[in-house]
Amino acid sequence: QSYHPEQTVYEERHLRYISALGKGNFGSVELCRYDPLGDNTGELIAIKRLQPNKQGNLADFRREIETISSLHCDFIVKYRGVCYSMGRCSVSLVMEYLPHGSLIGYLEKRPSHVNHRRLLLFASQICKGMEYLQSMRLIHRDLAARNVLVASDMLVKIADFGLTKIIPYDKEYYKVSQPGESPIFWYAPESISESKFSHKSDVWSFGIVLHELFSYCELSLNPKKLCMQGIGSDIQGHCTSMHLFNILKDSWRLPAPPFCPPKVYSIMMKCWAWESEERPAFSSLAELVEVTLQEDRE
Ligand SMILES: CCc1cc(O)ccc1-c1ccc2c(C(=O)Nc3ccc(C)nc3)n[nH]c2c1
Repeated sequence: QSYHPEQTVYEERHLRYISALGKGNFGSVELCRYDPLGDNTGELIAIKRLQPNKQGNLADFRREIETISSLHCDFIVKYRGVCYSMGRCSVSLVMEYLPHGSLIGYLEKRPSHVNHRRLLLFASQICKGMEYLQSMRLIHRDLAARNVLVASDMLVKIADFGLTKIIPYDKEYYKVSQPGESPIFWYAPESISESKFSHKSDVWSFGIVLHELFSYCELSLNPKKLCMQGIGSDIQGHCTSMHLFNILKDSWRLPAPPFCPPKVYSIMMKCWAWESEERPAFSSLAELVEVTLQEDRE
């Protein structure tokens, strides 16, 4: 452990590029070794480069960095610092490197010991991380298994706060102007139809993550595929979000994953209540999951 574990400024010249990580949802994230001694003993870090040309991004990026540097929770990926590369007059975000990657890759490989108890442990850790975000008046807006990283066989952490927004003090929700390319299959109905996001829309997304967990992130059971089946393939890709909103309004929900305990499916269904007020808060969700975990022990 280096003398400055919470080092906040990394010098570009000591960064050794190793490989590209999590293309897509994390923007362009690289695995690097920060090796000031030049003897390969430096720490591994995950670094997210900002596309220097898009100016608007710079403000958003600075806000992302500001938000993340204020988060201190065992179930949220740790901020390490920033790296200014003068040559490219751009700033990069440095985060702790989690060696097992996202839940998707980890569960697909399904180490044999990942049983329902372990899935419930991960679910309760995600709940606690989200409870912490809520206490900071933050909504994640992109909670999905692809954005949950595995630190060890016993610990997962919430990642990618690129879309995270701070709820204004006088409001219970955040309305985005440009929905952009949105992961609608993880969205609550009010997020699909009105781009309204709140802690309760994060709760809906948590229900989807619980479904992904108990589906072991199998591609054939992924939310997008199951929703498209629910909608029916006769729409030729016209306005998928409207069709998704309508079947949800008609009480269609993702089917229970194979071998999913009824108690776990009932927790998912609570997260998928049409009215956001009827969805449980993350604090009570954490208890619900703990109770189910205890019962699983008996
Ligand atoms: C810096 C981008 C970012 C921004 C933010 O706001 C929050 C978290 C992250 C982030 C994103 C990805 C990772 C990773 C990883 O992707 N690890 C891995 C390990 C192994 C494999 C196969 N794949 C992958 N580790 N720490 C990470 C932090």
